[in-house]
Amino acid sequence: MHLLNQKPNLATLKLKSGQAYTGVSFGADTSVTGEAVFTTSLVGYPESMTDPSYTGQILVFTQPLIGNYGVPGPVKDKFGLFKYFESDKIQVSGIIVTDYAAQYSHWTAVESLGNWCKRFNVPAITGVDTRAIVKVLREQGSTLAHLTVHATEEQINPKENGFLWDPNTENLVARVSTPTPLHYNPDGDIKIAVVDCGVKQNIIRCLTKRGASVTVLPFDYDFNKDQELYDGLFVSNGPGNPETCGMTVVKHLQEAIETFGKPIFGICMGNLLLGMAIGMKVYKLPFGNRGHNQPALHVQTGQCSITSQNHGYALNDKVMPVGWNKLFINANDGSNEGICHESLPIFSVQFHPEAKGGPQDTEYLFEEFITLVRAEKLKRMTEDDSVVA
Ligand SMILES: NC(=O)CC[C@H](N)C(=O)O
Repeated sequence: MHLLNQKPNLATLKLKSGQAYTGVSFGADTSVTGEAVFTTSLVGYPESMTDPSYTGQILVFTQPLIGNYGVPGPVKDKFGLFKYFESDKIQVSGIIVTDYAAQYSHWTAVESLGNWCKRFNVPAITGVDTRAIVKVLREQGSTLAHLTVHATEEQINPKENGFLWDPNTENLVARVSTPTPLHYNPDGDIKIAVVDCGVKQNIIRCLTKRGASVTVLPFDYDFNKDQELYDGLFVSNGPGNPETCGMTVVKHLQEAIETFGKPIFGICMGNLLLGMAIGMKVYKLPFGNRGHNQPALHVQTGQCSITSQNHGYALNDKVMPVGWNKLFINANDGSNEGICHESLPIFSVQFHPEAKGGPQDTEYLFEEFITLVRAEKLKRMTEDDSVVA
């Protein structure tokens, strides 16, 4: 009875530009600052919220009804990877939804979205007009914001301007990257090194389920000193501004492009970092591309794939470095969606072919990468044999 009579806490999203939206808190009783961004994805909130690329961001869902299928447990697959999460915790700083479904139903669910947020100390608001918020974010771009939880209307002071943390000024990759190497599927026939800028679990699974053995390395580890151990190199997704994650990783990639001679594949942050390594410039998109319905055009074939995306930065591809081509472009805004080398087996994409959640139309890129890694390995083995003979 007591609980039923208790008044719910209020929560307010206040943008740096002054707009404030007050609703009801359904997550942790805590306040945060971060960058407010929006996603157009209809499903996959457990995957999106645990994606390390969202570190430092307050996520606004355009899908009005969120929480109706609850949250699954931390179940692992045969490789020891989370089946339903992209990392071991909630990575977003907070979430904003129009209509939170406290009643949930799904065979994998073990708790409500609100309960999950509380356990990970993540604040959440419902009962605000996310259409109005997204209109503002589309017009003025991703914006720094406060998300405050308070007991009464009187406690909000929309005029007050407290400290606003800008996550893009920090090396967020260092926060989410593994501190020590991790190994998955050790018996695989080919060995892939992953530069971990905040790698999603399903990316590792897309490699291991195709038979690869995967070593996840700290983002600033110099894999060049172990080049002979690996048949391929993968550069992962990750949070924040690629320019704040340090030039160390870019230098390592430059050396790898010059000397590794084996296939290299990058996704999202991986595309940005590889681009930087070949001298391309990165810029911030006004409001980013986040959602599961982003069209990417393959430059050579003209084929359009619907892709899953979550990025705020892009490569300026107006002039491509000598020897490099555009691989995909975004059919909505023309931004770069990937690059490839003319003759070396190196390519990367800005979207997420592992797509959790989202359309799996471009998962074939993992197939292409793994096939390339195997073919190159076979070629090396045959060459070695002919030298011996
Ligand atoms: N998903 C990602 O890897 C995102 C890359 C980068 N943090 C961006 O926002 O553009």
